[in-house]
Amino acid sequence: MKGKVIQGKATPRGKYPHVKRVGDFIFVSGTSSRRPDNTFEGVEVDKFGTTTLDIKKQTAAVLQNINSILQEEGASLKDVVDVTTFLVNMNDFKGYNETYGEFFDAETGPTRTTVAAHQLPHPHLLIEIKVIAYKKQNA
Ligand SMILES: O=C(O)C/C=C/C(=O)C(=O)O
Repeated sequence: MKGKVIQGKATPRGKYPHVKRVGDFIFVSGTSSRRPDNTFEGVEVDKFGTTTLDIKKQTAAVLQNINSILQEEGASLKDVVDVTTFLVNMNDFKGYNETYGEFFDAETGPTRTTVAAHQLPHPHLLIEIKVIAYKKQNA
């Protein structure tokens, strides 16, 4: 059961893989909107240092990042069976929830749990998501 650190994706910030397959189940580590160059989708800082954080852009980028990680295991967001979301502020729930609904629906989509976390590993992060997917090996 070897985990994969995927070249070309945002490097994990510690000693853990992006993804680990265990039989037909695929576990994806907590993922943010961080780009491979360590900048963030959904973050704008103007010349005065004023920072604008966009929950919708961050949510979409997180889910797209997870999709591309799953592709390394021959899977996609369609195969996700469970989602855990960490928001820094529940006031972002509405924007997060709206964008989430562009990716999943209740009938075919995964189970989901959303919690507020005091902080995430970078002050610009509003959201982090981890998922479990199910995709038969060699299918
Ligand atoms: O990779 C990121 O940008 C944010 C996620 C980090 C973690 O979940 C972690 O370091 O454990």
